[in-house]
Amino acid sequence: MPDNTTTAEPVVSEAGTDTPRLSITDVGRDFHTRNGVIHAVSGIHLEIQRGEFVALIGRSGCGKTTVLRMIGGLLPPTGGVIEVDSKPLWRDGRVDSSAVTKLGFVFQEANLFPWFSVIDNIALPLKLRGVGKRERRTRAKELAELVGLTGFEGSYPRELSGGMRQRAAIARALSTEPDLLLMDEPFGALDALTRERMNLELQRIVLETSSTVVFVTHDIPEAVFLADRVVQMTPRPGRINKILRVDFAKPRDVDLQTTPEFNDIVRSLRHELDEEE
Ligand SMILES: Nc1ncnc2c1ncn2[C@@H]1O[C@H](COP(=O)(O)OP(=O)(O)OP(=O)(O)O)[C@@H](O)[C@H]1O
Repeated sequence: MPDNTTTAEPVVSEAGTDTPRLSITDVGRDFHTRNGVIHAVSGIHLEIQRGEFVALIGRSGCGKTTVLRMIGGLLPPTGGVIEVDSKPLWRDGRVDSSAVTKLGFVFQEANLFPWFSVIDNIALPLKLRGVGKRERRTRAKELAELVGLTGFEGSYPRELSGGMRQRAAIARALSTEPDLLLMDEPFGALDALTRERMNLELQRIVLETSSTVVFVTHDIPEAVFLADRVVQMTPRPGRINKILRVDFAKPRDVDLQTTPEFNDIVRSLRHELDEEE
């Protein structure tokens, strides 16, 4: 079992002098509500390297989505600095739009446009950027193939299964070749078997595209299966409690999940979460 568990200290770049893809320094977020101020997250330090897959886990309400939304340019932090490729993402509460174009988002619901076909949904971000029709269709077809939707390019979202819709959403997020793929419980609404298949698909896609991923999940085995590092958060306010490196070679096979080494890691993370109660 990996032993390089760390506490919530700033994480030193693993690659030494490499510029981290994402750097989060002392980031916090408060919400002012009718019942007072909620310190949703506080003192978050995290560096993520190119090609790294980081999973965020923790109890409901510990601030996972808040962190992801701040990284994704959807919610300004109330303190601290977030940098994408060494450039501040936020300045005076405003997001740097050039940095946001490097980000790709996948949510729990695929959020496809029902009146667009699969290919048009995948190509939409390219259309919004003014990419010509021929080029964006060629790229969208390649992405449909990458996510295993060849033959369904002309289908509409209502004609797809939940897993297929999520694959289309992943393809759409990849269409702009994001530097950072941000995924918020992307498989949370899927049944266990489909989820397992999607984990394998995602692993393959991420390896093929060398994507850097921040992945929020409630599912500890899913986090351990996919991630290079699992970041465990605790609530009130949301903080990073522990960062665990997962050293299993990639690509990982589903059988890994039956090994004692895998289950030791899952158990130790589960134990940490139980201790919070
Ligand atoms: N817009 C908002 N206004 C007020 N409070 C908010 C807002 N967004 C989040 N919060 C609060 O911030 C805290 C963290 O919420 P967040 O959604 O980030 O947690 P989470 O870990 O993603 O939860 P879950 O796993 O249930 O999705 C919670 O206490 C939540 O109530």
